[in-house]
Amino acid sequence: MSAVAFAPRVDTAPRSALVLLGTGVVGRALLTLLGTPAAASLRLVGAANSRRQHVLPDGALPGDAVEHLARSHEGRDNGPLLAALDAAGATHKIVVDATACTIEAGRHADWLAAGYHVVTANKALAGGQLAGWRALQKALAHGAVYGDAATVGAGLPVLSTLRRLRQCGDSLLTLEGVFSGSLSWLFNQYDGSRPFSALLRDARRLGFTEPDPRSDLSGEDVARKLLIIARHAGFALGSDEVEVESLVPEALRGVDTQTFLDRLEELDEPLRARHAQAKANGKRLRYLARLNQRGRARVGLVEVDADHPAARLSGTDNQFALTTTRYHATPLVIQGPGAGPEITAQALLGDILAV
Ligand SMILES: NC(=O)C1=CN([C@@H]2O[C@H](COP(=O)(O)OP(=O)(O)OC[C@H]3O[C@@H](n4cnc5c(N)ncnc54)[C@H](O)[C@@H]3O)[C@@H](O)[C@H]2O)C=CC1
Ligand SMILES: N[C@@H](CC=O)C(=O)O
Repeated sequence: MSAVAFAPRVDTAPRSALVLLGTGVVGRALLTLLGTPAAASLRLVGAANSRRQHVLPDGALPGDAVEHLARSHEGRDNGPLLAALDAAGATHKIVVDATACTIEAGRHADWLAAGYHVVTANKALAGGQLAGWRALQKALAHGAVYGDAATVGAGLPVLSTLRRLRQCGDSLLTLEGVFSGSLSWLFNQYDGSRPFSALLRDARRLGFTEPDPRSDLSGEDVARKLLIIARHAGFALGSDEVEVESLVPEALRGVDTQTFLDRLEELDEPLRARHAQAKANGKRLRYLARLNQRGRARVGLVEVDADHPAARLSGTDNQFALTTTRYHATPLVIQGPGAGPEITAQALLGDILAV
């Protein structure tokens, strides 16, 4: 019997093709994960930062994307990146948004409606204006997937849990907790011995803060997360309906990011005084988010007792206490690290693989 030689089937079409917007701390951590066996079914076809982009040649390693980008002369235009997704012949085409850019977030709904899946760490659409949230819900009716795990708790299973509860007919009644990894880290450490500004510089260096740390200190980032959760739970809350306490002194609100970073010491005295007052009252400072049953939402700095659940957090821990119609005697609590490039990138990878 003669042997029949079968040529091995060379299947160059990946299951999923991706473009990555944002190669900051989260984007770079994702590029590292894309080089691991867990991501073998994925092909990165393009990457962009705020100024440049590059369509990657076939066979380029994800880990080399930043170098390709550094040598690229191509300015920003999403058209060629989407064209590269179309040309990859993949079953799934995915735009990964690891920026904090409101303009890119404003495009998510259009991409979904055009059949691209979107996986995002960027909260600006779902946690922004209510009209944006509604546009997103409408676009999702076209069937593309919106991977949003990284937008709340840096991937802690908050939104997935809430969706599951709602599917079972359960409803969120109240919500309370610590929704910011950087503010958790800062207030878990701050005891008055080191200036607050020095701790904030460390939090920024460790990749916990937003690109402009005022987004954290102003309460804006916490408010966005509260809005995302509340809207998933069926509360049609507008962004102006959250009462927000800002920790940014008035004089630092209107300046550019670099000037703010140069003047961080101006945060020290007001926070030293708040801390001393809390200590005199036998309390701890924690930045809490709260939503009550009537839909009243507030985020701000609160003096809590030493045995308050938020007083017992450590590191970047987030804590989400959900009281629902069925979890009503005691709340369902989801707790764990809530900021950091590696866990956030893992949340993005998990959503990419789920597509
Ligand atoms: N750092 C963390 O622990 C977490 C961050 N996130 C979110 O991840 C996103 C990224 O955060 P980081 O990596 O920490 O910020 P980063 O400042 O380190 O990186 C942002 C990147 O986006 C790029 N960029 C800005 N506008 C762009 C545009 N129009 N097109 C393409 N690229 C653009 C910048 O050039 C930069 O590469 C933010 O939305 C943040 O809220 C979410 C959960 C946790
Ligand atoms: N800057 C954010 C990062 C995650 O969203 C935070 O501190 O929680």
